Amino acid sequence: MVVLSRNVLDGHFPSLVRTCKPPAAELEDVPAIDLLRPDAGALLVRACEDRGFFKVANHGVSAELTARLEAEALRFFGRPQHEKDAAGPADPFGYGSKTIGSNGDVGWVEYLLLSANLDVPSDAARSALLWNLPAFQAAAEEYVAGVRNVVYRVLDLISDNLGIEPRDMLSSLLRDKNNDSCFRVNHYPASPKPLQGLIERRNLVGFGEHTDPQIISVLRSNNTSGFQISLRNGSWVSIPPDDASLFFLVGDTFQVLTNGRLRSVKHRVLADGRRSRISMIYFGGPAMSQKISPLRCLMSEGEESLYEEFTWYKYKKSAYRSRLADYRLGAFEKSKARRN
Ligand SMILES: C=C1C[C@]23C[C@@]1(O)CC[C@H]2[C@@]12CC[C@H](O)[C@@](C)(C(=O)O1)[C@H]2[C@@H]3C(=O)O
Ligand SMILES: O=C(O)CCC(=O)C(=O)O
Ligand SMILES: [Fe+2]
Repeated sequence: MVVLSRNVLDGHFPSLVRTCKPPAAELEDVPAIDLLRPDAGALLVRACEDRGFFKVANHGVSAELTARLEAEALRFFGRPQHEKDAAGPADPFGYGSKTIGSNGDVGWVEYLLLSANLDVPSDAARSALLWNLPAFQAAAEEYVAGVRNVVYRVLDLISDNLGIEPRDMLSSLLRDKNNDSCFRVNHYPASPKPLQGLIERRNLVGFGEHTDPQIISVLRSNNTSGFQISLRNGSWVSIPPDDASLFFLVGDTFQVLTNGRLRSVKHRVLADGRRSRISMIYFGGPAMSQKISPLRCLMSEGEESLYEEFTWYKYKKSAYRSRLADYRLGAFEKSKARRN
């Protein structure tokens, strides 16, 4: 992290320290789904409908690989600030610290944001500096490949249960050789000792509330709390950490593909200033040219499309002009008069 000068604190702390109380309750019944159960598809769909969120244990991504990637990431984040800054700024790929996106959002976080599709030459080139960290690159590539396979299985099971044909219609959006998936490693450092007295536990904004624009996101973190989701009634709940599971989040694009049957989940991280947190997230995005609109096979007769058709390029561009907490799908909703 940057050395904390008074300026940095004056500039960032008013918006980082939350005043909300009491702390969010823990969600006791996080849907935990075993993909080998015969009713896994039905459970996945129910979890996506109810919460836009679930976790998968026994997913097959090796714990040793995950630990190796986490160790490599921590090794990077432990480097002197000027070395980390040389891998930045995150525009969007690269190293970033305290600023998220380019529209004024800040958080108590530093991160690496990379393309997860090195077959797209321009993205590969922009991520090159980072992928050049050989041990990190090897672990990250292997990890992303493993997570992707779990994502394909999950999407195919969801498709079976929703009656989407062919069953790989969703997963093929992410298998596309031009897919725009990315990978992020977030590090929420423990706050410096002198500040701990000033900051109330769990009231430091690590990553402000937002939905993910892509189809689906897969998050894994170490055993430090701080991740929260917003339930459909608008209340925030803390998700108990579970470093052996993969947490899945429905993104905005999935919401559109299902014409709102599944809804993207709002989430945030309120960092625990006393313990550092590290998370790694795969964001499954389609190809830039992919047209996004509700899947016909999911719409009942006479059902109207709630959204204007857009390409992923157009949605992403609009998303990257927005602030984290903005409701990004609003600009693509059809007015009642224009639905068909
Ligand atoms: C403030 C922003 C950061 C973000 C781009 C945006 O303008 C709005 C969406 C943000 C988000 C959230 C999910 C992912 O972490 C991310 C990489 C993405 O695709 O959309 C981030 C963007 C970012 O950090 O650049
Ligand atoms: O770091 C986390 O646990 C969540 C971060 C997140 O939501 C994101 O990077 O989009
Ligand atoms: Fe997110």
